Amino acid sequence: MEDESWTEVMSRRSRPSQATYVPPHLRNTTPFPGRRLSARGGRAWTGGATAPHHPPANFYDPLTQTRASHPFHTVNAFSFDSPKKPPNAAVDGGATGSYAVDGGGGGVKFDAYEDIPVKASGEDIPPPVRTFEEIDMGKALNNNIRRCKYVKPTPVQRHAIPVAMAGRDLMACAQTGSGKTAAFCFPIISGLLRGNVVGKPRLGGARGARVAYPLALILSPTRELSCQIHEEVKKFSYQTGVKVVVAYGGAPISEQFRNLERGVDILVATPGRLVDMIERTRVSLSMVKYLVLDEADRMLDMGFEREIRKIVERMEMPPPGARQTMLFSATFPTEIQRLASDFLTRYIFLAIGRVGSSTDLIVQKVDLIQEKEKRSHLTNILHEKTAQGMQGVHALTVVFVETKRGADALQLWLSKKGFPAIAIHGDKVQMEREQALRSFKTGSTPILVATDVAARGLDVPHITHVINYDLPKDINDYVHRIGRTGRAGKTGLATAFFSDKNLPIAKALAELMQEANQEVPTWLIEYAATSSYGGSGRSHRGSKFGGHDFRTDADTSVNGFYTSQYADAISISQPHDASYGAHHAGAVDISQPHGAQYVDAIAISQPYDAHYGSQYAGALAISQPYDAPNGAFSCANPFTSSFSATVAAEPFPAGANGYGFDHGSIVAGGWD
Ligand SMILES: Nc1ncnc2c1ncn2[C@@H]1O[C@H](COP(=O)(O)OP(=O)(O)OP(=O)(O)O)[C@@H](O)[C@H]1O
Repeated sequence: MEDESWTEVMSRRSRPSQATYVPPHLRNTTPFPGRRLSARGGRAWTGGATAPHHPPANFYDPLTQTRASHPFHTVNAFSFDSPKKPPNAAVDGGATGSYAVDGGGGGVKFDAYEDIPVKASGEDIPPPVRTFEEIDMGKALNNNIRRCKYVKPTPVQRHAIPVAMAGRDLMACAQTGSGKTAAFCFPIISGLLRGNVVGKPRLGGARGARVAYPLALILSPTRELSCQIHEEVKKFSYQTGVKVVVAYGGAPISEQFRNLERGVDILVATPGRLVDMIERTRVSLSMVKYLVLDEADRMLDMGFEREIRKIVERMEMPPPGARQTMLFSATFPTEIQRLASDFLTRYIFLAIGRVGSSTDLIVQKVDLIQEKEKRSHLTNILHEKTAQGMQGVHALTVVFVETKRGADALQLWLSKKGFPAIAIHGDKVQMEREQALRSFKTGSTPILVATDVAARGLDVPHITHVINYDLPKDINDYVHRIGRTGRAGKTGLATAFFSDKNLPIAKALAELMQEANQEVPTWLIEYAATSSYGGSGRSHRGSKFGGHDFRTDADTSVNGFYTSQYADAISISQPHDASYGAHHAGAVDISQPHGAQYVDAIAISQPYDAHYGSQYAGALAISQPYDAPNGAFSCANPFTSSFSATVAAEPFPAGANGYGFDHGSIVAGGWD
């Protein structure tokens, strides 16, 4: 099958009877009453994802680099007969429990995932499975899956596990809380066991230096997430002999070295600490067969790309093809996909769920509120929850704020008002962060005030409510933040406080809500209409499918509507009807009539009515003349230059002046 997507395959095999996906919480209710924002044709999903099931035809063993028709020749016979409990088993019901068990926080809806839209693209896509039993992952792992009470695979597991077991590279985009961790852990553990290589010390190095050689590397952006993945992998590999080690910054490195010396098959790490360990020649990546980037888009965004490239491309890591690479996230902006494709070979792209994968299990609300009213509004909401008996360990609330200082201040204020709260942010030392999470999880302080450090991946049972006290600037961050609730089939509530400051995200937010069949307030629709900027990170293609495979884009070279992303050197004259200009023009970007995003060096002459102005121009943006509604964000400007010649004001009427200016003061006179 050449470059064919499951969507296409499925629509040929059985046309979905449903034309439009209805989220579980809205089924059998009055249809969504909100206005539609725009006519957007043809949603790119099947409406019924149940693909024909066949066991994977053959299995690829990355360790032996061979394919075997009989996939699993068990060499390590591990059994669960031991009375010893697996780590965490039956402790955190919500975190480890099955869909059949409602740990609180709303009804568990296993069926919620049944008809989730699924799209797969790439060559020779291994078909999905319906049950774990269909995939021979080995007795030991199967036992552990049962122990974790995973009765049935979630859609991302149904689709991703066969792909990974077939040895294929993978980019998978699936909703928050839908089981991505197991989707990459199971094939790795199974593959390692199949290769009969686990648990063996692989230490080398000259003059007594002990270098550890992990076989699998799982990278994640935060310490907390790394710890959580570590716990999950330990659970899944209980009594298999697989050795799992975690390495993250902020904790003593010597202890982590000691753990590595005891042997490591799977290393879970944050990028910074890993680079440190490699540079100290205590870890070598030369034997890595499996590489996972969890929260891959975050890992590859502006902040992490350099470190990731270093790890993946320059630190002895086997090249694509010699290793198997898997990227997972709930959001995959096109520009990040492009970056990521450097790391992959002949990969399969999976999109499970729509719209940057904001899950339909989350009811989203937006309240229009002035900055100064936010505190009292928050306490009103919290009082209301208490009055409804929603409190304690079964009704945890996360409140997201913009800054670390803001987190501390709000936490203090809430505590004074009688709402036990704890803050978590990047300025806290690791021990404080761990302690904060513990106190939150156990319900001692059922309100967690957090910055984006807690936005991704954290799987805390019983978070029933996420409040975006300060909305993020990037809609993808919003998707991840609200995804702390509505996990593993449970429902959740997300409330956003929307103030004037949030105008730039209005359009993206309204679209996201609308596509998730949420009620969009009229005022937000009106704001959205005046804010031409869609919020960074949104796909700018017509399709808002949560994970649109950028390889399926039409010709992006000349005169196209979606022309030139990542023109590494020069991008000249995107013609007048180029709606979405250039993203990430590496060096110079000239005459984009409709704007350049992320121009690293110079953006010149965005003439007339440039709706999307130039964002993040590393150095200069010249001549955004006349009525550019959102003018120049974060870029210099000749006439009224500001912000140390990197962030500037718009020359003429500016629609969203001020956006992006909160990281520094505006300095007058760069060019004068
Ligand atoms: N097949 C399954 N059956 C029952 N529970 C499951 C299954 N798969 C995963 N879970 C549970 O669902 C929860 C969410 O899983 P996980 O943390 O892997 O989600 P995720 O997709 O990685 O979310 P995020 O995008 O926020 O990182 C976890 O508590 C996990 O134990």
